[in-house]
Amino acid sequence: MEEENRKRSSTKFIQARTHIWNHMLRYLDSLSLKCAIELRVPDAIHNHGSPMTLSELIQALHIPTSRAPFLQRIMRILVNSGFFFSFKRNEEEVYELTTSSKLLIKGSINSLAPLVVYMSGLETEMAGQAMSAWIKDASGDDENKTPFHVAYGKSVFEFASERPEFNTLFNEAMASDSKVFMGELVKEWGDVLFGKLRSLVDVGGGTGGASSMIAEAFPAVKCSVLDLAHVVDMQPENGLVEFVKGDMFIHVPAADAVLLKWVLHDWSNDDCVKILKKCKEAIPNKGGKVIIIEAVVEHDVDSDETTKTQYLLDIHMMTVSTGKERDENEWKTIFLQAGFLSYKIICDLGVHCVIEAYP
Ligand SMILES: C[S@@+](CC[C@H](N)C(=O)[O-])C[C@H]1O[C@@H](n2cnc3c(N)ncnc32)[C@H](O)[C@@H]1O
Ligand SMILES: O=c1cc(-c2ccc(O)cc2)oc2c(O)c(O)ccc12
Repeated sequence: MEEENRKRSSTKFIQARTHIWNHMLRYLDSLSLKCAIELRVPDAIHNHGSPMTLSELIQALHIPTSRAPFLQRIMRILVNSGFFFSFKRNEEEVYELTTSSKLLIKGSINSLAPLVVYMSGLETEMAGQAMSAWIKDASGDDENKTPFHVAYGKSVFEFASERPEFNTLFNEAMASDSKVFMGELVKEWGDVLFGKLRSLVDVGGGTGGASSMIAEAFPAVKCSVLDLAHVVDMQPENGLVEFVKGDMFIHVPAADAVLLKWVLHDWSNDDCVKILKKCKEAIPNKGGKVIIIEAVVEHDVDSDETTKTQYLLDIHMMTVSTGKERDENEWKTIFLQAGFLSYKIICDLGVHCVIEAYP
């Protein structure tokens, strides 16, 4: 009996050690993925048109033959994480794309490669390294200060304005994620969300990527983008949407629907209420709606992966911005305080949901 108890506690102890090892090494999951994207492994397999052996892969990627064992080790962890399929052909490893790595082809129009390169980049990592110093910081009461400030002495946007390469990386990351997400949303939920509208204003719409996709799929909807003057000044006319300079805290142009995509997660609860009040003033009391695209943390509780990803995105937002990801109760409180009578979670597309708030 004693022997059995000893064995059981040793097993638990060893499992706990493995748990810690697994967790602390997890950053190498993202770095291995970033490495494969930078080497353009998904592009090479895609261009080959059929499963590729390791030697074909290193030839296509112009990697010296002597480095093949290193690439093989990177591929092994990525196969284990579901980014590639592999099988043996004549004793040699052969690799095939999975649905996930098809979304990581750099040259493809639907690619999340820029998002991975940004999210796993040195700058975001440095902000993450500063979290404990930031939490302990006595001047941490300054709600505009983030771990990114502790690491770099400035906000992510100030940093981006001084470093064109980082600025491009950041903008391409956001645009790539937006394009993939909006493509699916417009295809699957476009009729429900936008089908009956005559006009829509995309508040904080940035480069107008999201609203341009709506305008293309629904030409009857007159789409405009409201953003700050310095953002609007950078946007070329694209014939699909009208760019309007303004401040969402002051005035939102009238429309049947207001779109707020990845805007509210940048702001405090009080600021969200202020923004939503302005959006409410912009829409008709009958038939008008505010369409919010954000994470609703723990909404899809059955999916461990989705919930964990939302928690991680929340930590990412905490490190680089003053924002946060919210659960349904937090959203409900904000909508009611802003004077909306009801809301509905229309669809759940993995990490992000679409919520409609009604006046
Ligand atoms: C995180 S980005 C989201 C961009 C876009 N909605 C998307 O999904 O890619 C937030 C946007 O809000 C804009 N913004 C910030 N403050 C604003 C304000 N007071 N009025 C209007 N837009 C604002 C920023 O310039 C930026 O384009
Ligand atoms: O670093 C970020 C990342 C995001 C982001 C990335 C992917 C999504 O699907 C949603 C949001 O948003 C940010 C943001 O709004 C901000 O003000 C600063 C940084 C980031």
